[in-house]
Amino acid sequence: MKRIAVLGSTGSIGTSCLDVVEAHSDQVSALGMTAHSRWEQLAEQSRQFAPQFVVIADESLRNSIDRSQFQPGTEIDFGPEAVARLAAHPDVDVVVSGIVGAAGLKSSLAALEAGKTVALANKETLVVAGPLVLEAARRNNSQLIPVDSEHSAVFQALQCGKDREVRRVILTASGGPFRTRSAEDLANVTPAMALDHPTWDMGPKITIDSATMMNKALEIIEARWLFDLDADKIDVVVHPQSIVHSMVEFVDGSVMAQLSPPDMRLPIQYALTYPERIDGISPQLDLTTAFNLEFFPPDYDRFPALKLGFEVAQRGGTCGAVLNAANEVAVARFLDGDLTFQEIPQVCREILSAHHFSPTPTLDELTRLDRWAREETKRWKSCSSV
Ligand SMILES: NC(=O)C1=CN([C@@H]2O[C@H](COP(=O)(O)OP(=O)(O)OC[C@H]3O[C@@H](n4cnc5c(N)ncnc54)[C@H](OP(=O)(O)O)[C@@H]3O)[C@@H](O)[C@H]2O)C=CC1
Ligand SMILES: CC(=O)[C@@H](O)[C@H](O)COP(=O)(O)O
Ligand SMILES: [Mn+2]
Repeated sequence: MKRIAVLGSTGSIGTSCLDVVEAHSDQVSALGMTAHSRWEQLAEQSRQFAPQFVVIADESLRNSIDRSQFQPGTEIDFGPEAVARLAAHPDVDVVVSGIVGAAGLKSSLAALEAGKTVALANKETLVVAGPLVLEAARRNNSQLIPVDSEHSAVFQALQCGKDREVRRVILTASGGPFRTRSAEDLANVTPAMALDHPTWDMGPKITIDSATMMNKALEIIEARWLFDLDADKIDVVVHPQSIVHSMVEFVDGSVMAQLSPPDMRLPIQYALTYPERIDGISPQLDLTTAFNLEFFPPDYDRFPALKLGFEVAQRGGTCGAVLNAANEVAVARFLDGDLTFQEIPQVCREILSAHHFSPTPTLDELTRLDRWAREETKRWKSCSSV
C-alpha cells in the first residue's frame, strides 16, 4: 500500500488525485490532506477517506472551524509549517504537490529534503527555485515525478532513448480560449471569458495562465530544470485538441509522443504508480471515429508571455522567482478587474527587467525577491481603466 499526502486536496489536482485513490484503494491510501481555506470541503474529504492528518494552511481559521465535521480520529493542524511537516512525515511514501503558486514550494522542498517521492503538479516549485529543488532531490536521493501533463508526456517519451540522444523537447499548448482572437479583440476580454478553457477543467490561476500562454512559459522553465535542457532545446507547438500532451525528438529524427484524452487523472496515477502502469480511470482515446489532430506555430506577438518563458529559462538565477511572483499578482489583479488581459505579460516583463539579477540565489534571496516582485506588481499602475 502506498501512503500519500495530497497537498491541495480541495483543488482541481487534489480532487482528481482523490478520484485515483478512490478507484485504487487497494493500492493507494491518503494518509494526509491539506487545503488553504475551504475547510468544509476538506472535512467532507476526511469523512470519505479517513486520513490520519488534515492541515488547513490558513492559520487564521484555527478557532473558527467546526471540528465535529471532520472524521473522528483525524488530527487537524494549521499553517504552512504544518503542511511542510506532513510532507516530511515518516509514514508518507509519496507527496502529491498540488498547491497552487509559490506557496507550494516550501512543502515540495520539505518532502524532497525528507527523501520522499514527489508527484509534482505545482510547477511553480521548479519555476521559482529549480536548481535548489533539484539539488535537494539529489542530496536526499528523492524522486521528482512530473504530474503536469506535458512533463509527464516528456518523462514517458524520454524512456524511449538516452538523454544524450535527445535533439529537442516539443511542448504542446492548447492555445487557450483566445487562440484565434486578433490582438485588438484581446484588449477587451473579460475574466469570465478567460476562465473558459476549451479543453481542460482546472483551477482559476492556471486557467488564466493558459489564456495568456504564461502557463506555457512556466512549463518551458519547468522543463528546463526538470529535464536539464538548454532553453534552445525546447520548442512549443499549438495543438488545440490537447490529445498529444508533448513530444520528444531524438537525434535520428524519431519523434515520440504521448497521447490520451485531456484528463489529469492519468498523469497523476502514472506518477503514483511509476514505474508500473495499472488500469486507468480516465477515458480512452476513441480511434473508431474520425478526428483531427492539428498543430500550429505559436504567435509570439499576440502572446508575448511565451517569449518571457524562453528568456527566463535561458537566464535562470532569480528570473523565475520574479516572473512567477509578478504573474501571480497580475493574474489576481486581472481577476479583480484591476488590470487588462494584455497588461499581465506587460507588467511581468517590466518587473522582470527592473529586478536585481543574481545567477545563483539562495532560498532566502528568492523569498525576498518574491516579496519585492509582489509589492511592485501590486503598485503597478494600469494604463487603462477597467
Ligand atoms: N488543474 C490542473 O489540471 C493542473 C494543475 N497544475 C498545477 O497544479 C497546481 C494546482 O493547480 P489547481 O489544482 O488547478 O489549483 P486549484 O486552485 O484548483 O487548487 C489549489 C489548491 O491549493 C490550495 N491552496 C491555495 N493557496 C494555498 C496556500 N497559500 N497554501 C496552501 N494551500 C493553498 C487550495 O486550497 P483551498 O481550496 O482551500 O483554497 C487548493 O487545495 C498549480 O501549480 C497548477 O499550475 C498543473 C497541471 C494541470
Ligand atoms: C493540464 C495541464 O497540464 C495544463 O497545464 C494544460 O496544459 C493547460 O493548457 P494549455 O496548453 O492551454 O496551457
Ligand atoms: Mn500543463
